Amino acid sequence: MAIGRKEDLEQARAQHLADEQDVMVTVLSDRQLLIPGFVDTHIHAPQYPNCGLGYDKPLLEWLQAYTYKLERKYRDLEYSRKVFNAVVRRTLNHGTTTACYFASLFQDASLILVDAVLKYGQRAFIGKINMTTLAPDDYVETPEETIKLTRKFIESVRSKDCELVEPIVTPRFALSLEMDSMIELGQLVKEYNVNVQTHISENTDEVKQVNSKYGLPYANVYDKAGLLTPKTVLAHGIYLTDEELSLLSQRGSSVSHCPDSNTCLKSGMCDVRRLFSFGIKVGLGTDVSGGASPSIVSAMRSALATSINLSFGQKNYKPLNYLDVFYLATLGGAEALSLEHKIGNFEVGKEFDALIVDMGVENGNTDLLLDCTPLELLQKFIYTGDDRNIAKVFVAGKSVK
Ligand SMILES: Nc1nc2[nH]cnc2c(=O)[nH]1
Ligand SMILES: [Zn+2]
Repeated sequence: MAIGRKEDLEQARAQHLADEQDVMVTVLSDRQLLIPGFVDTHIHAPQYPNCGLGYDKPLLEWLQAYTYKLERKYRDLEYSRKVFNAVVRRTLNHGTTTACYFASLFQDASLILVDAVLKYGQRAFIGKINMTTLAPDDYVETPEETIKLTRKFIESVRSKDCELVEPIVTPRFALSLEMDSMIELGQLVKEYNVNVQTHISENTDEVKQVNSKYGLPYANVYDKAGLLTPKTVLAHGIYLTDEELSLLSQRGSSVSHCPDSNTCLKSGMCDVRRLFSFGIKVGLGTDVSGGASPSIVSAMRSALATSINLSFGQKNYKPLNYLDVFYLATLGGAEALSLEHKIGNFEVGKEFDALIVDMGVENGNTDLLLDCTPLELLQKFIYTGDDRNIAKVFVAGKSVK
């Protein structure tokens, strides 16, 4: 990628692009913007059919009443294909150029998600879930299976030799596994040098149960297993103590802030300013279907709302603004997934994951009745826009919408 001034375009073409026959030049209108693609640092592909359903129960009851029931269906590979194609199409349409997916407990269904992502050209981390306990008998693996199948899944994804898709180790949360299994997963993480994703401190009942199961603070449970690395992303992190945040900061692990989910499941409000004060990397997650929307624009708006609501209870608290949440949605997400050397902004040398945003579309959600500066267009997009305003999506330079 290269960047420069419009006046220098002809000269740059002559210098750099002389041999290329198929160069396309796009001149943006004064209602359009070119922005980095969005990064969804936490989304459950199999839960997509449940978006908008089941928000009458808190996390642990919601898992049992709605979530595991739906996730069990992915033994059916036809259904898997139908849902996963829809998830990838829908998230790309909303401008998610990189997604960090919880796939299925089942290996075959998880590989179908890999195929869908490859087919539509999204950048992704994809993890086969590890879960040996606290779910129905026909929806858990044995400790032996969970390790064996994870190793197999990592090797299957790596054998596809595709730059855009990486496997990720995915222990569901500390209540889904015993310590021995988590330690073995920690060893796999080292052996294959893979990223890790899981949940942490999302709900007060969950935190209590983890503390009593392990006799340790939540973050220390994962640390004991070797699962807190600089390539670990932890969803939620609402109730982490100062000591736990210091530990995450020391380990270089990051947090996926999922404000839509935290509201839908009435989990609580995560204080992103507090995470920043500990030097923790933060990105945004939709947490579909804990969150009802697959849109990172929706996550940005909810992150603003959560931060403003937190400010009402604290003197001199500076709530996040639209530029802060734009950072979380792009470079913050890239940092949270340890992809900042490749994506997140338009630094020369990075890959071209980008969106053309058009605030003047005919069939949009709003009317543009003022002349706007580019920053005002961005502000309007974040507060009033949606997928109808995303005219084009590029991943690694290839047009995918
Ligand atoms: N939001 C959310 N939290 C979890 N904790 C364990 N599993 C889940 C899940 O599927 N969604
Ligand atoms: Zn989640």
